Amino acid sequence: MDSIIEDVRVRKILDSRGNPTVEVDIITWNGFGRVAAPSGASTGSNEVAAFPQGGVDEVITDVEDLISSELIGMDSEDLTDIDSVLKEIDGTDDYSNIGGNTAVAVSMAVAKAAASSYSLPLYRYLGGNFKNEIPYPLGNILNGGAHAGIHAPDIQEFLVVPVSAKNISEAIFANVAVHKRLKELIQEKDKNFTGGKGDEGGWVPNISNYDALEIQHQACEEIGDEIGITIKPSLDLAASELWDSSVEKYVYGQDNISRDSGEQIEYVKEIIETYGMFYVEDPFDEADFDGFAQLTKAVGDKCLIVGDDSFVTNKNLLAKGIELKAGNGIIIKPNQIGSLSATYETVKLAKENNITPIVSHRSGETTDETIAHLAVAFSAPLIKTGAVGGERIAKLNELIRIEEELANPSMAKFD
Ligand SMILES: C=C(OP(=O)(O)O)C(=O)O
Ligand SMILES: [Mg+2]
Repeated sequence: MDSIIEDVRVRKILDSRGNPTVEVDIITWNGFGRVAAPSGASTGSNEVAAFPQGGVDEVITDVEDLISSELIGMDSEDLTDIDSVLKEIDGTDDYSNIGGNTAVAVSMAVAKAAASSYSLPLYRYLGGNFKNEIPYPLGNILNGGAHAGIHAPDIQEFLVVPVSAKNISEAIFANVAVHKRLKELIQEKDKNFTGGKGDEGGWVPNISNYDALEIQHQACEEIGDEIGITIKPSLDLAASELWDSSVEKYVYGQDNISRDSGEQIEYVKEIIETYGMFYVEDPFDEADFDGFAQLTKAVGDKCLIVGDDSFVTNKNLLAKGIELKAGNGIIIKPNQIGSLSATYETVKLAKENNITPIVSHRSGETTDETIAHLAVAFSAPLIKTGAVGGERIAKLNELIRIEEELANPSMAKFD
């Protein structure tokens, strides 16, 4: 009775890029859940459609009534049934009628409302009482590619992980210390640097990919030595954005270099070895599972090779990746797949096959904090959610609050 859905409200709100997105409220007899959906800029081609053709306005005018008339009276605890109903209402394979962002915001708001109906935080409702591990934050310190303007490095995300931090607060503040140090190092390389930042709060300098890698490494070492924590560099190449299928090459405009698939494997391998990369995401085009497999075979014992655009949180694509050994990590973004239950199925398959799940934000975010709860509930050892910026710290600060609530908190373990 407590968790029966009494009302569904959908509204148009702003995201961090100034674009419209949907926020959903689910009201139960004894609870309330609110979730806003994010949006990507470097999206995988197999992601579900974010919105119907008419955009967010169509969701507000047409879709809200359709959804609320079906969901009112259902029990928010029956999430898989509710996700099936949403899929039926939509009637397509990719949520192009109601929008994957609408579906995922409803799905996650339903879970939050169910948790709230029993006065539980979401991570505990989904993950159970014994959860006590906090994920390490992958902090974004320098932005390039589709998350930055022209003359920025081509590599999309330069990230850092404080792998020996003892608690989440130490981890988060280690990441921002690297972010701050990097600004000073950039100023030495780029005399015209204005302090500009990209979509995810990393700096956007006019420097080469090589220089960016060098100062990323230097900032990790310097801050690591100063505060006594091992901080490792990581990358998201978002290489589908670099791949030019007409010439079959990865085009690095900032460096004026193109690389074919074989050269790309050698390039990425060399970066991993030279800089001791902890984690490398999307080093190849989303369709190049063979490239992923070759790199994983060569360096997968010392570096996480992570698929984002290649897997799009889809369990069938992950199953293909597992069969081909195309990576040892998967990015988990609920809005790529459109429901919380489908997201969970993908996480489960990953864990059963020793593939590390990394719960992630999108480049266009809101102040929604739900993914912090999902990372804890799923026991994901890593969360990628930036280092600074209001929409990024919403998740990081929530992790600080969650850690405070746990009985015997510890940082996550890597297998
Ligand atoms: C967060 C990312 O970017 P976007 O949201 O633009 O896909 C990413 O590629 O991992
Ligand atoms: Mg990515």
